Amino acid sequence: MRSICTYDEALDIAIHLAAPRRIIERNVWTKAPSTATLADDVRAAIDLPPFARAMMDGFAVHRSDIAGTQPLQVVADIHAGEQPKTPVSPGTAVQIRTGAPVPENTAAVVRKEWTEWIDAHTIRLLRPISAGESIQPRGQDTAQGAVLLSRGAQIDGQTIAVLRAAGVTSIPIYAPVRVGIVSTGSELVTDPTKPLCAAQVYAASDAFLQSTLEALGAQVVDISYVDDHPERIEQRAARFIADGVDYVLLTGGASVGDTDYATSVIRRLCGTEQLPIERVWMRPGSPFLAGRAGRTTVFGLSGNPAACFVQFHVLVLPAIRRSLGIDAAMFAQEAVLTQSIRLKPIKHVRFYRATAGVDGVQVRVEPQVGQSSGLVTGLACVNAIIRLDEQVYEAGDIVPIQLTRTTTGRLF
Ligand SMILES: Nc1nc2c(c(=O)[nH]1)N[C@H]1C(S)=C(S)[C@@H](COP(=O)(O)OP(=O)(O)OC[C@H]3O[C@@H](n4cnc5c(N)ncnc54)[C@H](O)[C@@H]3O)O[C@H]1N2
Ligand code: MOO
Repeated sequence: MRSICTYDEALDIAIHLAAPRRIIERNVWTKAPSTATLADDVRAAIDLPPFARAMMDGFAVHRSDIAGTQPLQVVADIHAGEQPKTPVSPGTAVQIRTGAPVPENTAAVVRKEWTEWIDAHTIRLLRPISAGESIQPRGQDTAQGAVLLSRGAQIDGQTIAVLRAAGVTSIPIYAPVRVGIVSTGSELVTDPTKPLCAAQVYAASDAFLQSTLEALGAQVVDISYVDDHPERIEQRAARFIADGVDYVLLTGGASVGDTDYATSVIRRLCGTEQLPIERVWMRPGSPFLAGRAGRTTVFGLSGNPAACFVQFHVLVLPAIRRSLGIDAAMFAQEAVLTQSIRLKPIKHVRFYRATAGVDGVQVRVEPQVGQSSGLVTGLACVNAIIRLDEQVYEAGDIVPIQLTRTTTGRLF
């Protein structure tokens, strides 16, 4: 007998089965991760900016000269990267470039457009300026020791720029999970130069898993293609487990046909008569399996690309996100439904593939016309999954959605 559970029960179990988080150090100067989650607070190593600097090309002037139009003798010239040697004093100015440290006693930097040369060594201000004008004080952005980024922050191009500017070298991140994919099906073709023979299809679901996982910062060790043969499927999955991967994702053969071997194979790998999840009251994607083989979490997904897509987002990704240090509630966003929906009275939760977008101040979500799990091409424009627990929905109703094309699955 197969154990069967509700989607919410399955979600809890899947998260519970998540491979444990590991923390590693990464040098943001040599091997900055393109995406990761910070495992601890990180503090600024320096004051930023590290010195008071000019924000405009122009002249550094003394407090006694900011209001006047009297001639000022230009006594020095500083470029970015140079340390000023001559302080400003009443009646003098120092020519300065954007980014250069301001000389001692500078009250303001007057941009060059607001000055004129009287002769080769003397300028005049064309208008009075305020104290502090065009000077960025030392430490205005952050002070040494201040928390720059908190635990849980996403590492990406923006945060790497922050870390580098503030002189941080090494950061603690949650280690990328390592995943092995076993794609099963005697009908699958992986060489696009070969025309399909009768009864064959091109393998696609495994590529969806690989690309999506890599975009999340996971490492896909390999995709192993194998025909519908129980020993060979088990052997391939066992190889990944022996290699110590965090997750094995097995696609295809998850259902109840006599050549669907995923259930028996995963039961054997996990050393159990019954897996914590063997079927879920959800559509698409009811044939879904989950277990733990040693330190590896094993998920069995449908081979159908659309069912595999939904299962991945609603059950696999929450577990993988947990391992990657991303704590994000599922279906926490809401959107306005653009069309009415009528569903059959069955106990399955329905997950509709959809396109969400911001329309004025509202997030609106449009379900795809075809929801059969045999349809693949619609995935090109799907960016959300709608959770449907009722039978009847009207256009304008508010429905829970899960975004599928952001790292965290959240809008903001
Ligand atoms: N008697 C029953 N039959 C089925 C049931 C059921 O409850 N009772 N469940 C149906 C549901 S729901 C689904 S979903 C599928 C699940 O199928 P499997 O997980 O066993 O997957 P396969 O049979 O291997 O493949 C399904 C479909 O997808 C194609 N496929 C497989 N792998 C790939 C791939 N990597 N890329 C692209 N396409 C792939 C495969 O050729 C099949 O057409 O079972 C129903 N049956
Ligand atoms: O998961 Mo199946 O695709 O519900 O039809």
